Amino acid sequence: MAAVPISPSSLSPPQASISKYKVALCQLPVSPRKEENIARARASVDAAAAAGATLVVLPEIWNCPYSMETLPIYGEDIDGGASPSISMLSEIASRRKITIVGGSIPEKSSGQLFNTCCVIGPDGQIKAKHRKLHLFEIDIPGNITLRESDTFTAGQEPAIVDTDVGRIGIGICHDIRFPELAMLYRSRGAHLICYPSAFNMSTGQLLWDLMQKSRAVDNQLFVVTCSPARDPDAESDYMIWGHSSLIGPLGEVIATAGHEEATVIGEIDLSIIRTIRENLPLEMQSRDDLYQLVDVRRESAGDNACAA
Ligand SMILES: NC(=O)CC(=O)C(=O)O
Repeated sequence: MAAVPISPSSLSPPQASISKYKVALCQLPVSPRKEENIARARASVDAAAAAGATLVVLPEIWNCPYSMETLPIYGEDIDGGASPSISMLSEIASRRKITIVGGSIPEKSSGQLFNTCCVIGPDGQIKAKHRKLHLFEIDIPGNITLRESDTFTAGQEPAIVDTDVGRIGIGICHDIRFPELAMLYRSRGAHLICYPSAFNMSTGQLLWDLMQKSRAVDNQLFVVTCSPARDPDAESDYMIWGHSSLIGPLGEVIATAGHEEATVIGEIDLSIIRTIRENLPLEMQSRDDLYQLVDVRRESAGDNACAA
């Protein structure tokens, strides 16, 4: 497939059917008992919808522990319709008429395991599926060593989707470290990028805040991160950082959690994206004669249509 440079999108992103709405970030504790995790997530999403949220975001790997050894036993076949976790989210989305960015769960497909996020619309249907593109590999001797690629297969397709609450790009945790993915979403008209995540103590303190603000400011859009809650008594070596947040296009923290269980609700006003991009038209000022973002998956230049 030919690599094509991306032409700048217009100053204002596409219209959403509502421009001001509440988003809820469900920072959930996770146990080895899947049914308990599903029941907790159901109650939390339901409460968020009752509190007025029209978009609800869940954490990376919320239905089982984030442990490379045990993840495969929790895998669910989403395409085959054998996914109790996604069925539960579909049921609430349609009953409450909300959009859900369903965190991520281990997805079994064709003998492989993916770290997968489903976006579910108010009709209960899956509107987009994002399989984590950049698998987390870290080796800091004496501190943390983890290789997601021993367990997961990487996804192949960035996911951006039109919803009732705007055009949303999806990344999962380590995907946030790759600014090109966020730039690609911006170039395709995203209002918001959601990163269900599970940062740990080693990387979280230093980088969590910095990276989510950077992706928001670079691209003049909203960023949501949603993490599991920390369990200080967990036997796992992987201690969760927490601090799920909603960041505005100027890098401002609109809402944020600590490290314990919480449902954080913040307001997104999409109209400010246009104002900020008019005030400071970064995209018009970029030096395309010196550098360019290339969309290697697209055949024709200037096609900024939504991929989902
Ligand atoms: N789950 C992850 O991808 C973790 C990560 O990126 C981190 O820094 O922690």
